[in-house]
Amino acid sequence: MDDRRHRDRPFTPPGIAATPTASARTAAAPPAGQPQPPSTAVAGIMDHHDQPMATDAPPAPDADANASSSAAPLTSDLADLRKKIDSVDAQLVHLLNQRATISVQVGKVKQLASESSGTAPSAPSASSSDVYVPRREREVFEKVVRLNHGPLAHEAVVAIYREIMSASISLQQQVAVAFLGPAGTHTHQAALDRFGDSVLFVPISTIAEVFTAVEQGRATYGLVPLENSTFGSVAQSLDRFMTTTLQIRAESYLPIHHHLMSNSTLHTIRRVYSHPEAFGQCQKFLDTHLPDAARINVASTAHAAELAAKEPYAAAICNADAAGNTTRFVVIARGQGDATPSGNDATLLCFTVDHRAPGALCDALKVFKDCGINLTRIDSRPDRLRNARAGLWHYVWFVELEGHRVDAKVVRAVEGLTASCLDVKVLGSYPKVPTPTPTA
Ligand SMILES: O=C(O)C(=O)C[C@]1(C(=O)O)C=C[C@@H](O)C=C1
Repeated sequence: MDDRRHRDRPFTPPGIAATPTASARTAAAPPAGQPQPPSTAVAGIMDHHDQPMATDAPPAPDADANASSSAAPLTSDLADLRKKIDSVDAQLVHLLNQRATISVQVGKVKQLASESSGTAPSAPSASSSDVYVPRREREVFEKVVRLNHGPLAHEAVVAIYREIMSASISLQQQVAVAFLGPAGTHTHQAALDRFGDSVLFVPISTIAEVFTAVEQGRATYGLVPLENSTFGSVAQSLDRFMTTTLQIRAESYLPIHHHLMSNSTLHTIRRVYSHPEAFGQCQKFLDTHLPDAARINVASTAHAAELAAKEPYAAAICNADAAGNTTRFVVIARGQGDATPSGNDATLLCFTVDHRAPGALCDALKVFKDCGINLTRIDSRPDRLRNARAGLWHYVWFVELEGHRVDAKVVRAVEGLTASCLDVKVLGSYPKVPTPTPTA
């Protein structure tokens, strides 16, 4: 039995918790042949047709819908029911365009605000980056889930709103999102889940180049993987964060499930193509089932699939839609964006300490303790620039903390770190997405 339709169970929309995968969305559809309950959601729309905006009040009962709940729709004439759908559709399109018109006005207000603050270079620009407001999207998702009294599943309402806001973004500004291509990679899936279908997606061949595309203004946003629940940090992303001026605007989790795909049978496979991250995540499987096959790193799992499809005795580890382990992605953009805390934010920063001073790292970490800040993640990468210049072994420390960069205690901590470290860089503050809970 599909329990997704249970309206009262807790549900957290994308941008709030785990993004539903394509398979989750498919599963949200009611089982074939199941009788449809009366449509209170539609009744709400019909009743509120002439009102400018929905409120949190539950929709007023619709006489027609109530009638159909006592007399089963099965006895109604199909043509009549379709006429009703046509009428609701007309109202929906009208309301959607009302919403879109307001969104265009929101876009103009943002444009004026960025012009008056002198931060409006040519598009796609730091100002166009502000078109996407993850904090506000979270509010909208939470609101529509609260308003939803079924029979639509919360996941269905959220998916519809993802697309409504995607269209809304693209009406305000032409937005290009760079991701690790080609199409079909996990990053592409994560980008679609984050931004919806109406924005322009730009496939890029390496993670480092995704940063470059956004830095150079060829894309408004980039989406890069930060860490995987099995394989840990994504080194290419952390290394690029050391040098970039871009800021993190949002985070996003994508359940990952890898497939081994080949034209040959398992025991004849001699070469396996994949992205290094996918190899890392599937190490145990390969060691057990294909210990002698050569593992060949390529730029993306989608490219691996293309190569393996053409070659005998070759296989690829690539993307599939089902849920498995989880990769966390972050959205990067020029400028700091939304400076309003959502009330539940995280901040990523990096710093370098003088490793020759005893207790230097300890002193740096104590700053957070003294400011009452909880750390949720710590990682390090070799500081290649400093090591080349000043000798080995300097490390860049990446610390993620609970709080927003404008919070007084975070400001104090950054000041404290700046006084004691060689370098400090705040990489961005973004609304926190609760870690998805395992489904099995
Ligand atoms: O509220 C805003 O700032 C908007 O631009 C409107 C809107 C929306 O359609 O609701 C669109 C895009 C943003 O990412 C968030 C919300």
